[in-house]
Amino acid sequence: MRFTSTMLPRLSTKAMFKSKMSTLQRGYSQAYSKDFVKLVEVGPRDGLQNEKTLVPAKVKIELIERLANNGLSVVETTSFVSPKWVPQMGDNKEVLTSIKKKPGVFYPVLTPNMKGLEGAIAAGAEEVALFTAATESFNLKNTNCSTEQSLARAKQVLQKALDQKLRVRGYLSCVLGCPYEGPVNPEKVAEMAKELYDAGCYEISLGDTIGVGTAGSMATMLEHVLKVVPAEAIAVHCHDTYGQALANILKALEYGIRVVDSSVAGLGGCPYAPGAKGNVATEDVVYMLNGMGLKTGVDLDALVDTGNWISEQINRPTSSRAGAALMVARKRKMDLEAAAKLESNASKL
Ligand SMILES: CC(C)(COP(=O)([O-])OP(=O)([O-])OC[C@H]1O[C@@H](n2cnc3c(N)ncnc32)[C@H](O)[C@@H]1OP(=O)([O-])[O-])[C@@H](O)C(=O)NCCC(=O)NCCSC(=O)C[C@@](C)(O)CC(=O)[O-]
Repeated sequence: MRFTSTMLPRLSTKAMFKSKMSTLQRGYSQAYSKDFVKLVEVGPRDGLQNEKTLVPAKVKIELIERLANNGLSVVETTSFVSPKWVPQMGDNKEVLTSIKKKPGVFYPVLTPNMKGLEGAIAAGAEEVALFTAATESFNLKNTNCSTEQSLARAKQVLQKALDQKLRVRGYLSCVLGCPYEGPVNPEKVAEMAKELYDAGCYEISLGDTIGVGTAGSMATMLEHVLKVVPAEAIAVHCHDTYGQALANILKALEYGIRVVDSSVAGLGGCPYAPGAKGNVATEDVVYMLNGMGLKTGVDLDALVDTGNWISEQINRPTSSRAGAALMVARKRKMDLEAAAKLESNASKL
């Protein structure tokens, strides 16, 4: 069955949202289209930040370049956070200044505060991502400040970034559950998403940081958020701890969301969200979207190679179900072709 716009619930349009900012100022990268899903690849940052063994910068650089060559139009590159808090991202400057940037591809970096923003600008960042969470405890654990302080800090960074003509994305974590506080009120999520949107973020990524959400809780949360922020400005960021990520993304698509964060090979987890598994694997999302007739611009075969390559580099099996299955199918096809060739050569003798 193909996915058609008539299957979507009635959507609010951008025109319904009174905003001081034009679409251009917010930096939308392409016209919102029902048939195209923009994937934000977060593997090099969200994926690798949790790795205990330091991954060499040259591996990160190759990973980012491969992902851009595979057709990903947004590759989150690194984060300018404190290296005392997240040592794995301590090579942020080297990584961001060394990658060969592909025209048309965006390379956002995470910036928690002014120091991070200044570092990112000095290293040539053109897009930054701010982050805050819907719960007090997660903000305290992740960024050492209250929710109020976190929002105030984010707005300060955002203003300076906009003054410097940078594109600014906003992350809101724990939208479907918090590792420290449990269930999260969807009204609080909507209120905070609106604050980030009104402040000037061109896109708000709603993070199910610990992957506890279900299609039901995703629907309830989106019902609240979409009353105050247009679907065009919302992304979903689903971790796969409970194996619900694809179902939750499918639900978000039904609500008109067309931006999905994902991580090649399903890498990752947040260091301040104990037990959280990686993001949904990019290969799995592309496989699902291909099957629904939705376009992503990503070459799935090439992406599977990248997923396989990075898994070898960090010495762990891929967490992508589609990636693993496609590797098996590929090997089986090669074995069959080799056997057929042998048989044909033998028959010529
Ligand atoms: C926000 C802070 C810095 C506050 O941390 P703090 O300790 O309160 O910061 P501070 O301002 O008191 O500074 C302490 C020291 O850190 C330095 N410092 C301060 N800032 C920076 C910086 N930007 N870059 C480099 N160094 C920095 C600063 O210079 C000082 O150095 P010292 O004088 O002790 O030598 C800290 O809590 C932090 O870095 N937190 C980041 C944690 C993190 O990266 N978490 C993972 C990303 S969020 C995530 O993964 C979720 C997401 C986005 O994927 C979505 C989802 O899944 O929900």
